[in-house]
Amino acid sequence: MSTICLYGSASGAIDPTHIDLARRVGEAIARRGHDFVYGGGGTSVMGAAEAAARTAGARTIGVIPRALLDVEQPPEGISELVVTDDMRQRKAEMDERADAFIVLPGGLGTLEELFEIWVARTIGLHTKPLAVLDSGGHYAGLRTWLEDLVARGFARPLVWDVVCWTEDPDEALDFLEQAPRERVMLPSSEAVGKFSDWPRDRR
Ligand SMILES: C/C(=C\CNc1ncnc2c1ncn2[C@@H]1O[C@H](COP(=O)(O)O)[C@@H](O)[C@H]1O)CO
Repeated sequence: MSTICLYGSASGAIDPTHIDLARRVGEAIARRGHDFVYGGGGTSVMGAAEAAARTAGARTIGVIPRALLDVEQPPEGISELVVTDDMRQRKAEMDERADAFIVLPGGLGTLEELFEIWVARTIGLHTKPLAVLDSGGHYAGLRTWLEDLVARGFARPLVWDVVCWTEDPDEALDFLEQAPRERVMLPSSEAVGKFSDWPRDRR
């Protein structure tokens, strides 16, 4: 049993298919015997996933900054609610409690969370696996742009190796449960010389 951290939309203006997906993910997390940690809100993707996970028997933990308590009503019945002083402390608390991360369709808040955890994984700051549920091509444009960043040398090819992109909740959770937790090692600049001399698959 692990604790899965979920990131996803807080918006009430999105297509309901994303809410259906969130419910399926919440149920799958519970069915597989995992705990669930997230941003503590009661709306949209995040709220639907929490409610489904809790109803299906998971222990659910919400982590919310004090300032958001005014605009966001955490769900009644949530297993544990952690109130933090600010957004940074909130993300740190979620990260620490998580053994793995799953990202659903979302906006700027979700992207910020995705990039923070992804970058940290690619520079060896943690070894926790990350899966993105790219339902309905929500992240297609982002992926195309990132492929171009890799092609032009702004990002290393290995950034793709540490993320599972899928439309299937069970495939995402299989990955989170089975992915090797090997730390990405950054070669020291002395040992390898100039970055531009590295073989492409080592960058
Ligand atoms: C501004 C309003 C509500 C915001 N409510 C939130 N409650 C809890 N967590 C939130 C909230 N907004 C953002 N988050 C975190 O970011 C992700 C969602 O952001 P997105 O921009 O919608 O993608 C989510 O994972 C949370 O951790 C009033 O309506």
